Amino acid sequence: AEREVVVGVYQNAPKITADADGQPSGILGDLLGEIARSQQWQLKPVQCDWAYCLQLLQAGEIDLLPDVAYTEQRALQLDFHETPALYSWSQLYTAPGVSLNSIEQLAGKTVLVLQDSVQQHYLQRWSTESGIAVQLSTVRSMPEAFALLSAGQAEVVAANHYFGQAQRNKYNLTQSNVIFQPSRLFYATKKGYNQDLLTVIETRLAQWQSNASSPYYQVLQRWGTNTPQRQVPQYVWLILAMLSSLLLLALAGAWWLKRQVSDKTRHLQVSEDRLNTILNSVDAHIYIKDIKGRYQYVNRKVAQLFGCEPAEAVGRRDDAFFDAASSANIQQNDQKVLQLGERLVEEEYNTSLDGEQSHTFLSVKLPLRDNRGHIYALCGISTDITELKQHQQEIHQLAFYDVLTGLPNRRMVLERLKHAVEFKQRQTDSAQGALLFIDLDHFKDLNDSLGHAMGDQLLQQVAQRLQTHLRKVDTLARLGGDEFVVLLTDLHPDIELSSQKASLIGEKIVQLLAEPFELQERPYTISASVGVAMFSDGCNSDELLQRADLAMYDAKDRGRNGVRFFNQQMQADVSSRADIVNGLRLALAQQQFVLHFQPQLQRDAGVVGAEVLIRWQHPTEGMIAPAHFIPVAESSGQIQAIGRWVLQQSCHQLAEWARWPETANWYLAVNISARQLHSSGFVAEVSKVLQDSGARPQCLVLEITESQLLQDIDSVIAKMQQLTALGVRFSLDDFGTGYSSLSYLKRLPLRQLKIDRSFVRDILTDPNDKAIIKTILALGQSLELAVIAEGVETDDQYQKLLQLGCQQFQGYYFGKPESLDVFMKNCK
Ligand SMILES: Nc1nc2c(ncn2[C@@H]2O[C@@H]3COP(=O)(O)O[C@H]4[C@@H](O)[C@H](n5cnc6c(=O)[nH]c(N)nc65)O[C@@H]4COP(=O)(O)O[C@H]3[C@H]2O)c(=O)[nH]1
Repeated sequence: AEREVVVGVYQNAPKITADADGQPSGILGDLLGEIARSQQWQLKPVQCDWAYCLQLLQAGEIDLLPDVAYTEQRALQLDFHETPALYSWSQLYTAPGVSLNSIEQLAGKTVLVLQDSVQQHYLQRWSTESGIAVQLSTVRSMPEAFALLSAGQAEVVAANHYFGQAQRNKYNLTQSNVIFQPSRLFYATKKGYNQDLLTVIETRLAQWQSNASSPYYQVLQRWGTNTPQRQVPQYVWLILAMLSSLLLLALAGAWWLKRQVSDKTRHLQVSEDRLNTILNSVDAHIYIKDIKGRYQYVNRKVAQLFGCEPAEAVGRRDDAFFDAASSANIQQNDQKVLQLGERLVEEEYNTSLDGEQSHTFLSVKLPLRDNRGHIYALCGISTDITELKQHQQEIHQLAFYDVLTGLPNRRMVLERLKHAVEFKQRQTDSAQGALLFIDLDHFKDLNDSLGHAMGDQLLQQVAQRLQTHLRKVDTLARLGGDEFVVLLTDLHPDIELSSQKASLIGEKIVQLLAEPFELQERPYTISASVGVAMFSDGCNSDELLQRADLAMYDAKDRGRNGVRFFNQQMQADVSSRADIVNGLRLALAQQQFVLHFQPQLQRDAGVVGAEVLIRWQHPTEGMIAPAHFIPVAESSGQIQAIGRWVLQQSCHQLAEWARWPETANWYLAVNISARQLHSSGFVAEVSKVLQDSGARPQCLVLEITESQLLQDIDSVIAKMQQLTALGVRFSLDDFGTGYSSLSYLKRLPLRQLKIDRSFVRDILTDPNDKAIIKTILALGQSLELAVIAEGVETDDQYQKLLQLGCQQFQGYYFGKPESLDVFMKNCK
């Protein structure tokens, strides 16, 4: 049976067209006719325009379509035989008057193309990839396109060269030399259908193309294409293909590059924006300077500091923004980075050009290197640490300076002292040093009387006065309260000379502070005691301070308002005092105290009583006199317990004496310390002891000294009155040595004045002492007080006292302080 083959036919002479009967004609039509005849196929032509033909083929409406250029796209839907039926290429044809030498000149022109043709697809892709806008206008057939072009409706038409060659003269068109897209033309079938047709066509074409007298070449001749398909030499095709590929590649490359560049540019811009946002929002000054110190980049923070826009800073150097000293320093740091190529971290103190603003920066600078490692710039990050520095300064000020006077404080001077001492110990031949300890005399009285605000004012004035008179190298510091020290570190290496100098400075300080100050617009006079300790071998700073302190106390002990140098005796005193304090702790518990009794006599009556005097029977040191331990016990507070014990023992003794007629009226004079007298429970304590012992209060005489009355006199008087009410008597010891005032003497419920033994001692030789004794006796008479003279050692003294009218006596002349047994024996 005949094979019916439905063939699509469209107008594209000379390749394909329909003859008068509608049968396929043209090169490919005739060729198909020849094959059909040889195969007894019955061709059923379907007239269609190109695009429609393609649609019909894809839809399976037609079996075979001639003149289909191979493309990969089409190969997805269509099947092709292997040997091309024809080789062709595309060419551009122009309307009269339009010239075209290169494909780029298509820009802005309207180009007619056959719808769904390879030309349309090629030019569309080229336009997109090259970025050259071409207006493509599609037509249904090539004759239509040529007609439109010749009618001036368009400027260019893209056609396969077979059609163009054959028709251009008819339409009066010009063939440009722009050729493109070499293509191979085939008969095509719908994918998967009519493979048999293609097999036959392939066989025929392969046979015929290798035979010059075959129907293939006859058909070609018939259609005026004398040029057999291979007439265009192979190499032209190759070149054309290469050129075209190259062009495509170049265009694709250009397009790709352009895209890359624009992508990169866009990315760069995004990155730069992002980076700028970060750089401008961080709290640091970030900049880049070239090797000549010119800013290449500054972030917003730097621009704010410079008071300009970031762009305005670029190209300028630091001397445009900072004063000369600052910019010189910055430049020096920059050079270190640029020349040594090292990272630098430095504090920079920069002052603005007008000198009005100063900031401290912590700057980190690093070199920037190119690919070859050459430094071409530096990058700096500077953080403003001005506030931090101020805080540090404040903290330092608080930690090392005294708030009231602004002087270095204890901590600072001790640190300096430590360094100075250590330095001196390392370099023994270096300058000598000394520490002067200054304490204001009776500063507490000022505080108590005028208040702390006045006290503070005085301390400030003292600090100021001392500071203005001391040299810069000397450290004046306030230790606290009214204590100041001066550290001298550059004295002459010779110890003699340096001690003289330190002494002079100490004296000068005493003099300076003795001059009146002004408080509440009134002159105020104060004095100071100064202790001096010279740097010496093996003495550390703490010991030195202690030594100066001891010396100062010694100056106080010696009447204040003077200078004392530390000596080893002071040290010995201190350690012996420590021994005493420790020993006293055990003494009471271990019953190491004993009482001695010294007789007191009444003129014409003999012994009337005794003074009780304590002794310390030390287990190793032997008998210790009260002068050695009573003052220590006073200052250590141990006197209270000791005093209570003395009182208890005395009262027991009185109670014991009360049992015997010859001693029943004897009294005992007991020394009362200041601490005892001022303690709040003193009255209760005495009355309890009296009660417990059963002693008669009238026989108890409490000896107090004038100095104990200086403080809190009203309360002392009240206590004395309460005890007097019980019957207890009071005697004022050491009378005449202090500054008794008649006014309070009258208010005190005293029974007796005791003439100090220093007056008695010289009564025969010193008319003054004699006059004093006379006065005391007269005073006693007028105040109705008994007067007893103590320290009577000789008969001459006794006679003189009798002569002056003294009635009562105590002294070695009558009897030394002895144990109770000895005392009692002596009295018999
Ligand atoms: N050169 C000389 N000295 C004479 C003579 N007659 C007496 N004395 C000494 O003079 C001191 C008199 O005691 P005081 O002035 O109360 O001075 C006492 C008193 O202030 C204190 N004291 C003694 N016992 C006690 C006590 O139990 N309690 C308190 N708080 N102090 C006491 O110790 C001080 C010294 O006492 P003592 O060493 O016993 O020294 C005694 C005594 O031995 C004399 O003719 N020539």
